[in-house]
Amino acid sequence: MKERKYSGNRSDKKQQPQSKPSIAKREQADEVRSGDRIVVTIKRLGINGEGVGYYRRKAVFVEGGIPGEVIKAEVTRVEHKYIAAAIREIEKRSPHRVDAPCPVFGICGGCQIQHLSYEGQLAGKEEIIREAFARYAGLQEVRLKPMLGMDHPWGYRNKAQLQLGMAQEGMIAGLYAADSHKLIDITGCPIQHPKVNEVVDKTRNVLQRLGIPVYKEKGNQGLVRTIVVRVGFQSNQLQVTLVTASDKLPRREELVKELRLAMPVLTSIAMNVNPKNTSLVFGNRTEILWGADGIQESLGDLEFTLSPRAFFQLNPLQTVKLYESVRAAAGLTSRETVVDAYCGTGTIGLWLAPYAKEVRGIESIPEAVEDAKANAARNGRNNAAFYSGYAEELLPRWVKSGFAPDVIVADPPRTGLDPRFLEAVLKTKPKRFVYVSCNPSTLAKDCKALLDGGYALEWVQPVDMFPQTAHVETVVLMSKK
Ligand SMILES: C[S@@+](CC[C@H](N)C(=O)[O-])C[C@H]1O[C@@H](n2cnc3c(N)ncnc32)[C@H](O)[C@@H]1O
Repeated sequence: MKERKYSGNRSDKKQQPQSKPSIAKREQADEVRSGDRIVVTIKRLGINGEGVGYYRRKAVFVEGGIPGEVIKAEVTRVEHKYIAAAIREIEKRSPHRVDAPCPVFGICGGCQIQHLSYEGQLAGKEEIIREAFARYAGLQEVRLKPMLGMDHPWGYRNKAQLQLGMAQEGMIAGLYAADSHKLIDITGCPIQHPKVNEVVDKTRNVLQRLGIPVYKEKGNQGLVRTIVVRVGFQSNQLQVTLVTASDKLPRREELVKELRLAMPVLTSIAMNVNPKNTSLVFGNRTEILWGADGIQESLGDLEFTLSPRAFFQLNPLQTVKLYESVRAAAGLTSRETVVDAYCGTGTIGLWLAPYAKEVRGIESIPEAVEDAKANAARNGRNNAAFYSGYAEELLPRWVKSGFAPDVIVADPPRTGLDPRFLEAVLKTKPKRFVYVSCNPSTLAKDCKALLDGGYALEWVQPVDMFPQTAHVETVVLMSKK
């Protein structure tokens, strides 16, 4: 098995190498090289959850390092702008260092900061945001509200999407280790809803018992690639979807019968056929093998039917807090016209619609737009319309034809806002601009463009959507000066 990364589970002493380290008293020496030992004080968390310190003014990234710790580290890579180093001994240990509860923490790549107390995680993420605004927007001070965390930061994910593979112990369902093609069994994942874990486990057992083959990329053999399980937090409904390489599913009736017998709680059993070798999990064709087309889920008073491929936020409890922050930022009085840019299946727009005169959503994936329209109809949000297209093309076109929204909400992917979109925003100048971001760096850069364009930054509200991971989600309110 691949060597575990430093997880906080092991004693620091065990980390010490046998031979005496050449702790670099190289302050005077010219250069740091791979293999050197250096002492680093960790100042903050980096965007991938690593500890960041400095050695002779150069940033040092130490995986597993925690702010406040003093670490003897071995240099593993030296780049022009940074040094990567691995923990060899912790000289001063943070009181926030805890034992990571997951046995595959540091191997599976899903969580990056389980070795940090939850309090430490929230503080570390807030610091990432402060640092981004200072660095990319030139703001040394921002009105950063305390991060909205979870009371119980475990078992929050409503969906598992696990690759199937064969190992010595039999069939396993898991994730590939970071930067590797080794499949790590993650049955019992502590950030997954317990029912999702149970369904993954039992589905895998049934497949194994019936001898239904796992797909192997090599030689293009076998059948089942991925198990996808989703739970409705409010409805308790459960759906299992088998993603297969072909539609020739052997022992189909027996399989359905066995799955239902093993899990009477199931609401829906589906098969999605993906014959292509792509990084996309789902293929185009989905067949319901038994039960309902989708599961029911709700957010506040909004109700949704989630078909196997439909996008839905992964942490429903925190999504409500996120959307309420967006609503607070939008400051609606039912007279406003609102744009929900990068709207996905329209959930933010639908959340705001009862408080606005009109909502227009823009989304580049046509199926998501269809889902948004269906969600609007189902929930009687008659003042919300959704448009398929690129935000950087549609908004400029609308603005050119005289459309002037009062509020624009944007929730772009990690890459941030397209300059053409920003230009259209600055042309139409809505009273409020609400930015929902999953990447503090692009967020701060885009906010800088808005600051330069005549906006003031009112406040920043982080929401912890993915505890135990380095993911940082933020809502920012900018208002026209
Ligand atoms: C972070 S998600 C937003 C999800 C949604 N607001 C929600 O809360 O569920 C970003 C969305 O932007 C869409 N997208 C990516 N590039 C886009 C573009 N240039 N124009 C419009 N939508 C885009 C993606 O398909 C994705 O649905």
